[in-house]
Amino acid sequence: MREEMPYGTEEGEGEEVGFPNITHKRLVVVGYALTSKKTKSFLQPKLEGLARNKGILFVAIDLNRPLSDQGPFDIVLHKLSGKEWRQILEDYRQTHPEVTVLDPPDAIQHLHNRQSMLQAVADMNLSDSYGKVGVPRQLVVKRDASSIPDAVANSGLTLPIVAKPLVNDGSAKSHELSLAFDRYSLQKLEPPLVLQEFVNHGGVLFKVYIVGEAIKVVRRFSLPDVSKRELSKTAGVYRFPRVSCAAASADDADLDPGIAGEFSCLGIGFLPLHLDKLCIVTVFSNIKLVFHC
Ligand SMILES: Nc1ncnc2c1ncn2[C@@H]1O[C@H](COP(=O)(O)OP(=O)(O)OP(=O)(O)O)[C@@H](O)[C@H]1O
Ligand SMILES: O=P(O)(O)O[C@H]1[C@H](OP(=O)(O)O)[C@@H](OP(=O)(O)O)[C@@H](O)[C@@H](O)[C@@H]1OP(=O)(O)O
Repeated sequence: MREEMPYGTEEGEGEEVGFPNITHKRLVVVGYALTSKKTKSFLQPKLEGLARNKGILFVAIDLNRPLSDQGPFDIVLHKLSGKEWRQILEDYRQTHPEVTVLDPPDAIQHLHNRQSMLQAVADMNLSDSYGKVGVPRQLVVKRDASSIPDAVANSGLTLPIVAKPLVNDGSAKSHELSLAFDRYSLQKLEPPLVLQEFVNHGGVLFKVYIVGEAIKVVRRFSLPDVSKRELSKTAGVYRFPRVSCAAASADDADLDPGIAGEFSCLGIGFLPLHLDKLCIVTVFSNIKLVFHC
């Protein structure tokens, strides 16, 4: 037991979440190691208040001090990358088996590479799961940009092509995506890359957030469809910004009536979470799905 103290004592809060106003229960201490950007977007005062009311306390991990000297923690929640941090977590898990690390480095390693990330989805073989769930047809190019036009032609991938950095480590660079409209322009891309067929999906995608048993689906605006006519008239490579970020909420938007019962999974992340309930995090949260047109 970490600490025993009253919680749920703030006016109104106890009633809101069905807790008695004064409770003596064990506090669950969550040590967190997040970027400052993530701390800002995730650890909103409302979340901290709700968590506190449920007996959950968030404590910042000091990266300049040994992890074992901090805490004690019940849970370590992290979203940092790099070999050094991975080793720190592995060592900590060995010496502190009683602490839940969300998520263990081994469990999320495949999500840092866009090829292995989607391979896990393809391997699930969800061809008959209330519709078909698959992944866009794709090709990995590790080096030599001049080989890309032939590689794309040989693989049978059709234009336009979405080019994504192979490594997905959360850095700004790993989100630098582009759309190539013609064969010639493909050699302007910079490997290592995953090249994906563009999936027309009516300009709206679904993000699925999973926290334990709780599942939340939101709609976000996305890239618009590319018609055959537009494709024939357009050439070049176009960088595009982070189109489906939180500000691009499309929950009130209508879906294209032309969409079929087939989904493509574009990507998977392990944080963030839209926390309706605070409980154990699963690795397959933040899944991006598009409906085929
Ligand atoms: N194969 C595709 N077909 C159609 N649109 C796509 C495809 N891949 C990506 N997109 C569009 O590009 C956007 C970003 O793609 P993706 O989610 O793979 O990148 P990301 O860098 O992981 O994004 P995020 O900023 O959400 O982490 C998607 O929201 C979608 O609008
Ligand atoms: O910026 P936010 O906090 O909203 O979270 C974004 C998150 O950034 P983070 O790195 O700060 O976790 C991104 O993770 P990385 O690919 O960069 O690892 C990615 O998962 C986005 O899809 C998230 O956007 P949202 O789910 O809200 O649309």
